[in-house]
Amino acid sequence: MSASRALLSNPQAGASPTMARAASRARLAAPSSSIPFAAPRAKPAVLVAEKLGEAGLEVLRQFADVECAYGMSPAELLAKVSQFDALIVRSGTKVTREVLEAGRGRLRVVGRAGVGIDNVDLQAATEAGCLVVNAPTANTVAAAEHGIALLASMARNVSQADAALKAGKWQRTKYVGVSLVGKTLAIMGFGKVGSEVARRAKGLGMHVIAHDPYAPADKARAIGAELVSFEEAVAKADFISLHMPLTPATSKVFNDESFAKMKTGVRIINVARGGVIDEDALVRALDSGKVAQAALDVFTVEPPPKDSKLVLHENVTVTPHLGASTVEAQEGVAIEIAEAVVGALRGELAATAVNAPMVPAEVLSELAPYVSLAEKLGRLAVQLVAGESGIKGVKVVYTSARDPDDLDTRLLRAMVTKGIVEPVSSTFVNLVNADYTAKQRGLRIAEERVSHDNAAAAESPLESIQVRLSNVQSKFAGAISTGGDIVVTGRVKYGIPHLTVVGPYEVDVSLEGNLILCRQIDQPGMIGKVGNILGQRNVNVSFMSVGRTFRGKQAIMAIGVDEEPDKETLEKIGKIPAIEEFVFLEL
Ligand SMILES: NC(=O)C1=CN([C@@H]2O[C@H](COP(=O)(O)OP(=O)(O)OC[C@H]3O[C@@H](n4cnc5c(N)ncnc54)[C@H](O)[C@@H]3O)[C@@H](O)[C@H]2O)C=CC1
Ligand SMILES: O=C(O)C(=O)COP(=O)(O)O
Repeated sequence: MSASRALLSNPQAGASPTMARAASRARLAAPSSSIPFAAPRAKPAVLVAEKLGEAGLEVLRQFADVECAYGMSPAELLAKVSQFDALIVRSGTKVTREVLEAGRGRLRVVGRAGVGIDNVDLQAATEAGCLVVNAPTANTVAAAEHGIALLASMARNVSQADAALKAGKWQRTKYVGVSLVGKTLAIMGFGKVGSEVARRAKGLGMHVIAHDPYAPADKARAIGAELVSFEEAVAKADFISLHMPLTPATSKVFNDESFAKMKTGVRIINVARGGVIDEDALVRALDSGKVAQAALDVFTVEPPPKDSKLVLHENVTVTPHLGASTVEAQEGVAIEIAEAVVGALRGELAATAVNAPMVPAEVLSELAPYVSLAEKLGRLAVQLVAGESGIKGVKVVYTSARDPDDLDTRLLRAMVTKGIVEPVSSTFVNLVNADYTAKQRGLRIAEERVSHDNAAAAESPLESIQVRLSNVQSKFAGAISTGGDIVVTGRVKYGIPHLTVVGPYEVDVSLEGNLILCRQIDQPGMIGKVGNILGQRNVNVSFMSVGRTFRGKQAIMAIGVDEEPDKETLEKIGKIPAIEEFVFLEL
């Protein structure tokens, strides 16, 4: 398995701790200088819980076993989810903490075939190391067009007049509408959909203002919309169109208080999320005439209750969450999400990841061997710890000739965490949950960058990575630096991670297979003695390196071994008279 796969994969899925360790070793043994797609053990399984376009299903089927189970009850979803590596939903399925817990150990990816991820418990997904990806662009135009459709049909009473005529009533005076041209439209949330609505509304001759605390003013200006405060937007508007996400900050922002600030006779369109409006307050505002009309595609509870006063209100136009429902958008969304989910299952970092850092493919490819080095140094360091003190302080020192802005250390930090946590716990760690896991375990991971002033070295992103564990005892005193920390340092040579420093000793051993560290009195014949014992037991030595502080004083021997020596062999090595201590470390 490649380094990129290690970032998101769950080596423990359905495996015993021993199997997980074996899988982990297999992964680490894979070449790390490129990011090939490792042959999957078996086809991953994907559960599609809501209607997805055929083109997307085709993309999924080429890579995975796909089960479409539309219209499942929450209980059915809970019962099924643990059999799948990925789950794809739209807005109709609640991916709760319970669902994510039920999927723990196998479920690696949740794909939201659309924009809004308010139906996915992101915190629970992050804690479970489950990547959430969405399809943020393919339905933008559809949602904007639906907003315009609702705006125009509301202004001209299209749905009410249609219903009346079909009921045999020809009511031309009752359904006199209002014009759009020259009216002020306030766009609340000037993101992808909001800005497309603005563009179209300008074409209808409307004066467009917008409120979005995070949108760049020049983007709005380029479209001919003016960014204003919330108060100004709601006070000046004849029409208000909602396009912000549902978050704790936007929940019920349209309430009695904000309706009171609006012009009497204002008209409201909502194709964002029902929850941004206090629906009872909207009914009151409609009844009082403060709000003349509303056009709603989304509701706090979907579907809304059959006797909902809001839905049945004669001044309200409703559609059943159809914003994204065009043939074109659904095809686009299906392909967008299928590609994101397949990529994520392959271990790539999806560009539409919602709960993980987005790392461009070229950066990932360049960092791949360092990602592997970071994890191995973490694994080595933790296996050197003794005693009950527990690890608290971890320092990762990156030496690089690159500008600090050119070095994304989030992956490396995550992999050091993975290396430290996985050998000593049943938690699997990946890029999604590394920081959360570290925090949970009380691990403080400090990072330091040391600049390396050799310009030629800027070719490679890093000169070395050092992992230091402070305030811990070690089972191998030779790994303790003069400052009292466990210290291991490594570098990448010819694409392969190497261990280059242990405590105060310089060594050079490739980090493949397993490692024996011995501390001995520096004297001739030591390499031969240890090599002989290993040879007699058929343990292949892949690398050997000796480092010492001063001639004739202590030295350490770092021996890379392909196989794990049995206990007897290790004891024999320990009994060589000049050997003061030794430790066997699994990579
Ligand atoms: N009805 C439907 O079928 C569809 C609904 N949507 C919904 O439309 C909304 C917007 O989608 P996109 O434009 O794609 O998202 P986006 O992320 O591109 O835009 C959202 C904008 O809201 C802004 N925002 C955040 N907090 C705000 C606040 N307190 N006040 C004002 N603005 C705030 C953000 O800065 C951002 O610019 C989402 O809620 C999405 O779920 C999207 C597609 C289809
Ligand atoms: O993309 C969004 O945010 C939407 O609201 C579309 O929802 P849907 O996929 O049609 O259930």
